[in-house]
Amino acid sequence: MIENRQTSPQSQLQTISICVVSVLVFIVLFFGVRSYEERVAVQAIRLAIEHRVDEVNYELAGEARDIETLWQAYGPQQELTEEEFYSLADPIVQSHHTFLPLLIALMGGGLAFVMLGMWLNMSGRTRTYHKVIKSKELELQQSQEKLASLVVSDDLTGLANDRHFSQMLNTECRRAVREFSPLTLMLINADKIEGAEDSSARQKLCQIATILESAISRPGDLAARIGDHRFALLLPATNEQSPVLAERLCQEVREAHTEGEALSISIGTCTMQPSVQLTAENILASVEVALNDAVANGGDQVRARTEDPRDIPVTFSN
Ligand SMILES: Nc1nc2c(ncn2[C@@H]2O[C@H](COP(=O)(O)OP(=O)(O)OP(=O)(O)O)[C@@H](O)[C@H]2O)c(=O)[nH]1
Repeated sequence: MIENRQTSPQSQLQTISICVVSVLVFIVLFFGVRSYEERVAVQAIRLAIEHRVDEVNYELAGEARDIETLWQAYGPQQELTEEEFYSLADPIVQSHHTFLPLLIALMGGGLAFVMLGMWLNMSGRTRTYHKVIKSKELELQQSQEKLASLVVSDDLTGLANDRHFSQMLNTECRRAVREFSPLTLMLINADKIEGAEDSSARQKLCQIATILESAISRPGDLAARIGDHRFALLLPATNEQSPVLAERLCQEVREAHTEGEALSISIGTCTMQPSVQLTAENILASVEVALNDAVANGGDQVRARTEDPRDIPVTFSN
């Protein structure tokens, strides 16, 4: 996972930069120390010859940084020829030329190379680790999301699973009473499907699931697979007109042929008004009766149980 920074163009550029900076440090140190040595030599020459000449251009001699300028300062003196001057100066200059500039420059350049290399290495590693941490965080987040969806969804169809459906049924019953709105529950049986393991059965179940899921679109609607061949639609704030929807679902499934075989569903639907009677157990019991009726009558049909809102005593609870 850690990227190979040895071969990347960025790392090559960094290596070149380190080399360039190190060479620059080497050059600056080498010539700096060299020029310091020369200045020391110049001062030594000046002291050595001053007792031999009478008229010295002290201003020029004082400012002299190299041998040439120093010679200018003493040049007008008759007593000191150029040859004499250089024969005096050369040994002093030689004695001041040492390996010190080279040594210091090598040490400085080497140190700069090592320090910059370490710094770039560290910052490169930090960047790489940040990237790795970020990608691991993303993976973790995706796994958590997948896990969360697995907890509430059915493996085969992707609809809500039985457990999530039960929780939501309880929640929606309480909400319907609190908000004084009707609640509709449909139980749907996939007709004439043997088992749920072979690929043909699984394909049919998935096809039915897709039709059910795409038929509902209101906020709070929930489609679930609650048994091998059994589905549920939980429809909050939905009134007694729901059989119209149920009939339409039967029709859509009928029209969806799988491998030439007829496909059909039976639907029991029940709409309950908000009252103390509206509980998960009661609405489930009612809708079960409706579904059993539909199946017992040969399937591929809708049976509805509704309550007349005028018969229901209205109560509120949390
Ligand atoms: N909860 C819910 N109920 C629906 C939905 N579609 C239809 N129904 C119910 O089925 C009844 C008849 O459906 P439709 O013939 O499509 O009537 P509709 O009034 O055009 O339905 P909407 O456009 O969803 O309001 C509606 O009165 C609702 O009770 C839906 O997506 N969600």
